[in-house]
Amino acid sequence: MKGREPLFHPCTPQGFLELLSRSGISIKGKHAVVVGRSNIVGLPVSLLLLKADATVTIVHSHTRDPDRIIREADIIVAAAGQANMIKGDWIKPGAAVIDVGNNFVDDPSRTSGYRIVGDVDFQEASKVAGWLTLVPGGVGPMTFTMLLKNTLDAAKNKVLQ
Ligand SMILES: NC(=O)C1=CN([C@@H]2O[C@H](COP(=O)(O)OP(=O)(O)OC[C@H]3O[C@@H](n4cnc5c(N)ncnc54)[C@H](OP(=O)(O)O)[C@@H]3O)[C@@H](O)[C@H]2O)C=CC1
Ligand SMILES: Nc1nc(=O)c2c([nH]1)NC[C@@H]1CN(c3ccc(C(=O)N[C@@H](CCC(=O)O)C(=O)O)cc3)C=[N+]21
Repeated sequence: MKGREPLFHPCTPQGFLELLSRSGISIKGKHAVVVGRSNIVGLPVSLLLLKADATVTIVHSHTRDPDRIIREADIIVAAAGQANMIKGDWIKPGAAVIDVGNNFVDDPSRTSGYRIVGDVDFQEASKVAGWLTLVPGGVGPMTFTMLLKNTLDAAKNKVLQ
């Protein structure tokens, strides 16, 4: 809510903000495009980016020409749950790309029979993006880290009451 600091931030959005800040990526004044508007990722991410003074565009399943909109972004947050949806030519050279997607795709070469990929085509995006999170090994572990941080903060608040 404007002007109010929540007691806890949602884990995934907070995790990706942590990734950005520790990587020295500024948000203020940047054009951020968030792909997805769910209550647990897209929407809270968009509000946190807005609070950090980004100009935010939200892409969803009814958005026309999503590639044209995403191509204008300085910061892309992919949270659509669509495997490899965002291609290299959808990304402005040098843009920061945060891939929240965790999609299970068949992979007969693996004993498990599947592998996890993000919403961004990593092979193509890695040639264009200035900064790109891994899947697995990116936002996911940050989500758990923020969950642990929220738990610790809750315990501290209890003790200090
Ligand atoms: N790494 C992590 O910590 C986390 C990862 N995830 C992953 O993030 C992804 C998204 O999760 P979640 O938000 O719960 O998913 P939801 O399915 O709840 O929301 C998906 C959103 O993406 C939009 N969307 C779907 N397809 C398209 C498309 N082709 N073009 C544009 N927008 C599209 C939907 O639009 P519409 O609103 O119109 O339906 C919806 O807003 C999943 O892969 C999930 O596994 C989720 C939470 C944490
Ligand atoms: N209120 C709410 N909050 C959530 O944060 C939430 C939710 N609901 N519903 C389900 C999604 C999904 N989600 C993931 C968290 C971590 C990984 C994760 O750590 N993935 C590993 C790969 C997983 C593996 O290797 O098995 C990674 O990206 O490195 C994935 C998915 C949180 N979610």
